[in-house]
Amino acid sequence: MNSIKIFSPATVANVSCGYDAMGFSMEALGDEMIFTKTKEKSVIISKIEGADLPFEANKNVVGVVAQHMLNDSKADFGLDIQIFKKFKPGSGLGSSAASASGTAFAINTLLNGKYSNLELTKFAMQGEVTACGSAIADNVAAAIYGGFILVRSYEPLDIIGIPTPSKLVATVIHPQIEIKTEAARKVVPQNIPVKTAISQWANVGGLVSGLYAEDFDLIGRSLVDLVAEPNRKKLIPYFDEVKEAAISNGALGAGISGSGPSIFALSKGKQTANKVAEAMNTVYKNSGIDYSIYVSNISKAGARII
Ligand SMILES: Nc1ncnc2c1ncn2[C@@H]1O[C@H](COP(=O)(O)OP(=O)(O)O)[C@@H](O)[C@H]1O
Ligand SMILES: N[C@@H](CCOP(=O)(O)O)C(=O)O
Repeated sequence: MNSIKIFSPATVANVSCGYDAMGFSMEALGDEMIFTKTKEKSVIISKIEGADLPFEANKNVVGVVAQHMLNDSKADFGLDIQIFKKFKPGSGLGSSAASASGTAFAINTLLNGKYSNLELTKFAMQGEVTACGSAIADNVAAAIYGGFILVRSYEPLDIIGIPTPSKLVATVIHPQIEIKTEAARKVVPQNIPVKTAISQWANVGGLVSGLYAEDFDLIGRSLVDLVAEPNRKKLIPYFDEVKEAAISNGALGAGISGSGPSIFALSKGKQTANKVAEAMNTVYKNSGIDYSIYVSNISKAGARII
């Protein structure tokens, strides 16, 4: 195989209680990229559509991940890469992660599946270092494994795939303002009281159990974030109003998607998810802020060939 076109999903990281430790992938939204082998052993980004991003390989997460993988595998080829961004960087929907994970997946396919998903996650995390200064795994693992994931440990890296109830549907509103993950990480406290930590890890346990048992009430009760949300929500216009509108219209729970500005809600069934989308729309429609709303199943697959 000399050329491959792939889709890599948008992802919702944290899922309220799981800061840096949980994420899920969206079915309805993601980036596309085309990777073509070249004789010259270099990485060239020849096209970027849909976002204003660097073409220099060492500044674009795609180039960074590609170079790491070509070096590590001692590949006898280089790459020409075309990037088609379908949602904006700084969205809180894992834009850099979609690029990084899609690159890891595509190159692995061109290398005939040399690497495991865990190894691909490690390569993709190098892209996250370029994007936000931290080797976070929640978005990239969700984009590679698909469905819900738990980063049980960073050192050593241990990723657990968690079953996704098929009735669970995400609604996401993306106000078109950019919040850089790197900046949003600085407002999260480095130390928290044990009392707060107890609530937070208890909710992660509740969320994981709820997903396994398809216990939608438990999922909803567990979508609580006492660590990042109270500090980050001030960066997001109408956050409290959107969350309240989502929950009062039937959502199981709602919170900040990744580092924001997107806000996600989870609902049981598409009908409720659509109602939640309408309620979110009502909050934003006269705000003067441009925004997009997505209603999406949770993708059970990660990055894939299209
Ligand atoms: N291929 C890429 N896709 C998205 N962002 C990229 C890419 N390459 C580099 N970046 C940089 O990463 C940053 C966006 O990442 P981040 O702040 O984590 O937002 P997001 O939540 O959308 O991933 C921007 O500074 C952007 O220029
Ligand atoms: N756990 C990270 C996730 C960042 O997600 P992004 O989609 O905003 O890049 C964090 O909360 O900082």
